[in-house]
Amino acid sequence: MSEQAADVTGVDGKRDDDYEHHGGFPKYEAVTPGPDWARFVEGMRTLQDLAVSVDAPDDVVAQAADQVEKLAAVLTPYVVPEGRSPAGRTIELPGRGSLLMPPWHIEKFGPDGVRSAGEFRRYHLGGNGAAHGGTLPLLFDDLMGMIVHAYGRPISRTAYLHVNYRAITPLNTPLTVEGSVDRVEGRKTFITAQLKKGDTLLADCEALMLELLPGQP
Ligand SMILES: CCCCCCCC(=O)SCCNC(=O)CCNC(=O)[C@H](O)C(C)(C)COP(=O)(O)OP(=O)(O)OC[C@H]1O[C@@H](n2cnc3c(N)ncnc32)[C@H](O)[C@@H]1OP(=O)(O)O
Repeated sequence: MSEQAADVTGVDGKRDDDYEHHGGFPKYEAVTPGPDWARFVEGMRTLQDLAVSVDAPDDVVAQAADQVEKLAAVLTPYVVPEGRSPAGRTIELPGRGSLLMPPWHIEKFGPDGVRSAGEFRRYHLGGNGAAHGGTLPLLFDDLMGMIVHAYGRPISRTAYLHVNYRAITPLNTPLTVEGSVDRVEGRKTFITAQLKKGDTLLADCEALMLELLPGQP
């Protein structure tokens, strides 16, 4: 596995060295894992979709449970501390290779904003064919983290995230989410973002990201 430093150049061209100065906050670096990582993650996503959508006979469920337990036993010896797994650090993969994140691709990443595109899948179903309402704040919150970083701000945490649901968010449909920094006031970064299907607004979001003080977790 090769490691490379993520681009942490700020808007003013200075490096965001504050990243180093928050005791205990792990440093995340982009990685390019071996070719099977993408296959593994996509296979796990398919399993997640299936786990929430099948109604199989008992013997089939028993067989699946046996195999899942065997797979867990294979992987358990390789658990590493936060920030060391390729999950969440593989920039070129959907959701950066993390199962927690919806499988979306970053299309634009810079001080003027971040955009990503993708689809919600069966795993993200809320009801009546729509994405679960809780998946949208997840998508927005992750975007906010990327926007604050792309803007060159120091490590910040979400103080609030206000989501307006404007229209039903469909599954298995290409969507985009895009946002940018509106203004900075001291430690506060105010950001807005929109989730769209084509030109149709599905949801919009306003967030306050607060720069962490030294020692804040
Ligand atoms: C690797 C990169 C990781 C990126 C993270 C991605 C984003 C995330 O999902 S983070 C996880 C979700 N967020 C959290 O868990 C945060 C939990 N909360 C906290 O840790 C703290 O409340 C924290 C750090 C946000 C603020 O605490 P603290 O530093 O004590 O701030 P505090 O002094 O109360 O407030 C500072 C200012 O912000 C304002 N403020 C704080 N919270 C809010 C709020 N919810 N709404 C409005 N204003 C607020 C205060 O009024 C104050 O304003 P002013 O200076 O004008 O008086």
